[in-house]
Amino acid sequence: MDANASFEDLSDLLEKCKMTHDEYQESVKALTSGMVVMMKREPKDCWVNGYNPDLLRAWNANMDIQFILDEFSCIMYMMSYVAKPEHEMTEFLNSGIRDVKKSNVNKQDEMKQIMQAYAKHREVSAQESVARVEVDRLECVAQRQAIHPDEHEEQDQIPDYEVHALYSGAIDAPKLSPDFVRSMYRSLNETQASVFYTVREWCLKRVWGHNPEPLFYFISGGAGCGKSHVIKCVYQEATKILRQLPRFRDEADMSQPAVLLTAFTGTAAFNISGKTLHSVLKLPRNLRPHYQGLGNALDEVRAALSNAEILIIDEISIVSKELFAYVHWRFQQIKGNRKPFGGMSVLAVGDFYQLPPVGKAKQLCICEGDVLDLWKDFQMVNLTEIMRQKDDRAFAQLLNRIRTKKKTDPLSVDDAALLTQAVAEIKDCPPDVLHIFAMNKEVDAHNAATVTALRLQVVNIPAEDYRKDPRTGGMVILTDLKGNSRDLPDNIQAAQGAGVMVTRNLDTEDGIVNGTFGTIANIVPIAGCGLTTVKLIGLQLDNPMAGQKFRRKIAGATDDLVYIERFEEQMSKRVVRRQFPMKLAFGCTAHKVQGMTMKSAVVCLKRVFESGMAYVALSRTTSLEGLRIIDFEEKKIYADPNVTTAMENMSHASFRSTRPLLHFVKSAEHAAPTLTVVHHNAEGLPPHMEDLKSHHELGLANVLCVTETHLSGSFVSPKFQLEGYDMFAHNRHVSYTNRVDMATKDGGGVAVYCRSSLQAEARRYFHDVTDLEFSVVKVESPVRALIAAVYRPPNLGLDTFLPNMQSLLDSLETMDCQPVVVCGDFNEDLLSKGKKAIRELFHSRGYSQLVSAATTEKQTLIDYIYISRPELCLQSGVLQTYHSYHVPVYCILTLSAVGASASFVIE
Ligand SMILES: Nc1ncnc2c1ncn2[C@@H]1O[C@H](COP(=O)(O)OP(=O)(O)OP(=O)(O)O)[C@@H](O)[C@H]1O
Repeated sequence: MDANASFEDLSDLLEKCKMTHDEYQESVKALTSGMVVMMKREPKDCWVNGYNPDLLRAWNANMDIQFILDEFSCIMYMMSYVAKPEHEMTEFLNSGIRDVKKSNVNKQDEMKQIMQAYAKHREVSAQESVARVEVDRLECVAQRQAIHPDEHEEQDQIPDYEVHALYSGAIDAPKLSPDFVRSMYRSLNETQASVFYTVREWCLKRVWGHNPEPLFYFISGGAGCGKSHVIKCVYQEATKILRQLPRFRDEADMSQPAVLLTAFTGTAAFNISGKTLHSVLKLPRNLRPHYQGLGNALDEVRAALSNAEILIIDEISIVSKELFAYVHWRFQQIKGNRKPFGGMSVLAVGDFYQLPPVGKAKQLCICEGDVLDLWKDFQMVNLTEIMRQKDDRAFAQLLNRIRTKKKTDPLSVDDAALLTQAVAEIKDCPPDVLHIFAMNKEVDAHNAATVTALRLQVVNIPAEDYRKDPRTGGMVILTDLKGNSRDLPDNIQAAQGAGVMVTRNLDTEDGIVNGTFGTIANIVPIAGCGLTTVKLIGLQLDNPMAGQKFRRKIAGATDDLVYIERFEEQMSKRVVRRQFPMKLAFGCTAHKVQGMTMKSAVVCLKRVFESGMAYVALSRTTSLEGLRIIDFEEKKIYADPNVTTAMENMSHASFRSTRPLLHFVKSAEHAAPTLTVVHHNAEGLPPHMEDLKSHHELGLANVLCVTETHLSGSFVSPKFQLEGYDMFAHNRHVSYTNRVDMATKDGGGVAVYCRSSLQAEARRYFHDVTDLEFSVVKVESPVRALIAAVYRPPNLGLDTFLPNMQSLLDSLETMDCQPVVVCGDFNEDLLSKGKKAIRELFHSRGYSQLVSAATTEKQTLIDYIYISRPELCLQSGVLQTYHSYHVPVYCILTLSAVGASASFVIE
C-alpha cells in the first residue's frame, strides 16, 4: 500500500486498507505495539498511548477496518505509528488533535490522516514482524523457565502480595458505627478483654507521656477462639486513644495510622478490615537473605508510617522467620531506631497449630540456633474459649483436643464416635457446599467433576499475553505462552452458576482478594463483536459485604453483581499477561480456608500431608452438623510436636496489674472471707447499663457503688437492676433540700448495688445530712463494713459540700460499724498541686485514701476510697473500662488487720 496515495473519499480509503486474513496475521502483532485509539463514547475503554484489546480481538477475527469502524462508530481517531517510541507517539497524537482543531477539518479528513499513517506503518513493519514475534515468544519462554525452576505443586499461591495496589500513605481506620464498636467491646470474653485493656492502658500511658516499654504479645488460641475479633477491638480503641498524642494534634493529619492492622494473606487482611503486610511495608516479593532497603521509597513510607506505634499481624503462623525479620528491619529503617521493630509494639496473632508457612520454612515459634530470634521477647496470651462453635460445645471441645493431637495418639473413643457422625460418601455431599481438600490436584478434579455433574455450559477463556517491544515501547501479542503455577492461568473455565474463587488481591479493603468466594451469575462477552471473548465476569459473592467498589448495573437497574475484569500481571520483565484472576471453586485447599467461618463444608482427609492441615479444615464450620468428612482417617489429624514444645516453653503474659480483681479471684491466694467494694462514676446508667453488665470485674464486686447514675424520678426501672444484686438508688432531685438549683439539674445521682447473698441493709435516713448526693449500706457479713457512696458535682461549692460531708461522717461514725468506707467522685484532683480541703477533712478524722493512680483519661485523681481502718484493706487500686471518662476504683476488705497493709495512702 502506498503511504502517499491520495484518497478520494473515506470509502475508498477503507477499501484500500482492507486486509486479507493472512495479511492481517502478519501485521497485526506489530500494529498493536503502537496503535493509539481514542473513543468518543467510552473513553474509559480506551487505552491512549497503548492498544485497545477489544479492538484487537475484533481484528483477530479477520474483520476489516470498515467493520471496526461500524462496530465502534464512536472512533474519532485511530492512529498507528509503530516505529516510534511512546513519547513521540504522544506528541504525534497531540499535534494531530491540535491540527484538526486548528484547521477544523471534517471527519473524513481526519480519517484520511489516520489511514495514511496506518498504511505507512504497514509498509515499514510488515517484513519484520513475523520473525520478531517468534523470537519474542521463545525469549519469554526461556525467561519463564529461569524464573521459577521448581514450583511446589501442592501448595497454593501463598503468600499473597498486594503488589499492584498503588501505595497510599493513608491507611485509614475502618469506619464502624460507634454502636457497633461498643457491641463488639461488650462481647469480649475475659481473656479477650484482658488483652484489650492491657493495650488500652499502654496507649493511655503513651498519651500521658509515660513512655512505657513496647508491648510484645503473641495472642494464641485454637481456631475460632476470637483472636481476630479481639484485635479488631484493640485496633479501634488504640487508634482512638493514640490519636490524642500531641503529634497527631499538632500535625492534624488523622489519616496517618497510629496502629497498623495487617495480615499476611489478603483474605485474612479483609477479615480484620486491615491490609496485607507486604502492601503496608512495601516488602519485596522475594525475600533475599540480605535485607533490601526501601531505596527511593523510604521517604514515602516513612512519611506514611512515622506516627505508627503498634503493629498487629494476624495469621502469624504462616509468617516465616525471614519475613518476620524483614518486618523488624523495615521498621528499624523507617523509624531510624535500632530497637526491635524500630521501637514499635507488636501484637502477633495466630495459632501455630494451624498451617505453617509455605515451603520448608520453620514455624516462627520454633527456635533455630543460627536464625535471628525476635520471638523470644514475646509473651503469650492463650485464648481458650471457642467462640466459633460456641453453640456446639461438644464439637468445640473435640476441636480443642485434636488441635494438639500427636500423630501416634489415637482419638479417644468418644471423639472418634463424634467425628464418625460426620463421615459421608462424596456422592452424598451436596455439590453447592464448599469441598476442602489437601491438594490442588484434588481440587481441580473435583471442580471438573462438578462442572460435568451439574451440566454447566462452560466457556473457556484463554489468557492474553503481550510483550513490550524495547525499541518502540509498543506491545506485541504472544501466542502459545505457557505460564507456570504462579502465573495467571493459561486458560480458565467459567460457567453461569459455577462456584469460583478470586485468585489475586484486587482490593483488600473491599474484600476482593485471593480467596474471595462467589458464584458466576453473568458472563459479559466483548461488546457487539459476536465473539466468545469475555469482557467481564459478574459474581454473586458469598460475603455480601465485599466488593462494593466492583458493583455495576450491567444487567439492568437491579443488577448488584460484582464485576471482575481481566487482570494484568507481569510474567517477566517485559511480558504481560491479561487473564481473569479467578478459578473454579466448588472445592479449594485447606490453605484457602484458614481464618474462615462457615455454616457447612465437606472435608476430604485423603491426601492430607502436613501437621495442622486436618485441624484447619475440620474447624471451619460452626457446628458438627454442618460438617461432612470424606475419606476419614484419624492418623491424618496431627499436630507438629515441635510446636507443642515451643508453646510449653513460652512465657505467659500476666494481667495482674490490668485486671487485678480477676487475678485476685483466680489466684485464690487469700482463703479468709473478703468484701470487694468498687466505686465507678458511670457517666449515666441509661447509656451504659449494658457496658456495666458485661464488665467482668465490676461483676466481681460485692458492693458496687455507682455515681452519676443520671436517673430521675422516684421509681427505678427494672432495666437498671443488676442480676444478683439489690439496688439502693438515691437520685439527684431528692438529694437537695436547700439547693433547688442543684435539685432541678439533670445528671448526678448515686446508687449502691449490694450482692443479694450479703447480709446487708441500706441506711436511708440521716437527720442532719442535707444537700448531699449519697447512699449508705451497712454490711454485716461476711466482712463487716459501713459503705457510703458520695458524689460531689463540680459546680457544688465546698462551702455547701464540706459541712454536709462532715455531718454524714458524724452520722456514720455513731453507727458503731467499722471500717467506714466512703467512696465516690469528689472532683478534687489529688494529683494536682494546691490545697485539698476534702482530703484535709478526711485526714482530720483519721481516714486514709487508698487510690494512688489517675482515675480519669485526663490523668486526674478525683475518684477516691477513704477508709477509717486502712489496715483492713487487703488490696486496692483502679480497674479498666472503655465506656466512661472515669475508671472504677476498688478495695478488698478482710476481717482482720493485714500484716503489712497493701493499701496505699496518698498524703
Ligand atoms: N467475644 C466474642 N463474642 C461473640 N462472637 C465472637 C467473639 N469472639 C469471636 N467471635 C466470633 O467467633 C467467630 C470466630 O472468631 P475469630 O475469627 O475471631 O476467631 P479466630 O481465633 O481468629 O479463628 P481462626 O484461628 O480460625 O482464624 C467469628 O464469627 C467471630 O465473630
